[in-house]
Amino acid sequence: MLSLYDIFTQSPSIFLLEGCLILAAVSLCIRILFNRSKSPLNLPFPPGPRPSAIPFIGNIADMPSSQEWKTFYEWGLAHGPLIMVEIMGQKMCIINSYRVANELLNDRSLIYSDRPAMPMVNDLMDWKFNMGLQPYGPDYKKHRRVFQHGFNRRESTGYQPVQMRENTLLLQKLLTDPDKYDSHLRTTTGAVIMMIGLGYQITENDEFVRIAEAAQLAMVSAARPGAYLVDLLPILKYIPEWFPGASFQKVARQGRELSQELQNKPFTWAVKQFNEGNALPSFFKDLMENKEVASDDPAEAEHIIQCATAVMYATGADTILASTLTFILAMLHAPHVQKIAQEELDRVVGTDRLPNYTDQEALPYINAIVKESLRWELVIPLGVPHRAMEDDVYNGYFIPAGTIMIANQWGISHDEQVFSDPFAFRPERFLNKESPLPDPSTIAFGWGRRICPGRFLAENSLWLHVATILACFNISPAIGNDGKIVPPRNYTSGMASRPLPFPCSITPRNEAAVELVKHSVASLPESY
Ligand code: HEM
Repeated sequence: MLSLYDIFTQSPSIFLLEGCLILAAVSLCIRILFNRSKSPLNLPFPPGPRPSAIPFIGNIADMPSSQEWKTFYEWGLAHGPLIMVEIMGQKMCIINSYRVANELLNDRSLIYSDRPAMPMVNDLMDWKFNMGLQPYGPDYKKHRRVFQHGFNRRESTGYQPVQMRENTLLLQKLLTDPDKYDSHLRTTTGAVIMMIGLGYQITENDEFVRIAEAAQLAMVSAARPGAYLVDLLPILKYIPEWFPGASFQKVARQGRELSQELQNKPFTWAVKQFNEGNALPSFFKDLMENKEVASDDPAEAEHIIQCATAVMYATGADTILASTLTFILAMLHAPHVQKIAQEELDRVVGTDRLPNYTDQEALPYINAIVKESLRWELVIPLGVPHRAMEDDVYNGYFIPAGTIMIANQWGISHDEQVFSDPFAFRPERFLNKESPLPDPSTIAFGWGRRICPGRFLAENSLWLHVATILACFNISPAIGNDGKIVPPRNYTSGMASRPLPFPCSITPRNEAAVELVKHSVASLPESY
């Protein structure tokens, strides 16, 4: 994939886009001049790295091509908690502080709830169905309402039986084939989301799961801020695929095909089940029976339900998977943590049953591990970009309407002023209830009116994985030729990030744990 940086530093094909660029440059000049003249009262813009002396380029050369959150964090150390950069006339604010993110994105959410247009993903790859990328307005609010309805705190507890069943099956797989822990977790998170979302029971190498994963991967890769020139020069979206240098159109076409499969195939299956009276309880079934939650117009309601179920299973599984993988990686970096956790589990729950949600209050250390896993590495390190809908002034700085607002959630979670020793995995920091530390769930799940509506469901899944895996298994470094392998904290780039595959050894704690898993699986009802 070409990043903006690549296009301007490496790719000769850029010259072949000349025709379109001339057109685009004219509109850009107007936009830049307009932007420049728009700082009322001569207020300064927020500070940031010095832009290029070459007109229009702005900070393109400064933009990293991967792991942007780390560079943005460094910029924060150099320039302060609120930074502004400009790329071809598009202003972008990067927030590196919890206080500033709260004051802007939460307290002023009336101004900062919009999304950037993102022509690559929304128009070319046909992801407009995803309310997470829609502009703030009446349509978006309808889509958001169905999520609030299906995944508020109370409704999310209703899904716990599905989470517990699939989790028990996960423990069995970890027992019989621990080396494939990554693939087992993937199956489990997929199974949970498909059952909760659509009432669909996945099978081995499931087609719907494959579609969801491929579509989501294509989307998050394309949605990185500045990944495609067309996001800054929307006119480029009209260039045909055969045009020399327009390789982004091929990427877009492949993404579009996946998006359409994602929207249509599972929904068609679910509607058939529903019409035949065979639908299992799910988010989809509940909405089909209560269409007025989505809209008074049944056709519009059905469209919104179709979009919501596609969003749910495109975004839900991968994020929960990534946060659980982070927890496993953390156990290799902080071995003492699992000892303390296992001592707590044995003392509170005992060894003859699995921990369940009724134990949550009594397991403060497990709860602290969940919080620390959400803080230590971020599933969505830069959040999802917001956009200023009006001009604003903050701490004497001018933020013009149209500015893209990026909360560097990774940077905020590693702010030394807030979290001491931020790169260490230390659940203890969350044990003191009086502590003024921010709860990482108020960072990892985003901000204001766009805060993640699936957060209760996600936290429930992560909690169960942490509590039950630690109750039954020891997680330790795999042994290589040179002894123990403690894998580095290497994460993928993109809007969503997860650890790169790493070896690890997952073994039952003792014979009692083996029996507990076997007994728990045997006690499960045969099917849903
Ligand atoms: C650990 C798991 C998860 C993490 C870390 C996470 C994180 C996020 C973040 C950072 C945002 C952007 C918020 C903002 O704009 O400020 C978001 C939005 C969203 N998430 Fe999640 N999420 C997770 C799981 C889920 C699940 C399980 C679902 C589905 C049930 C879900 C559905 C959504 C939707 C629909 C949006 C768009 C919200 C909007 O634009 O109004 N997420 N999530």
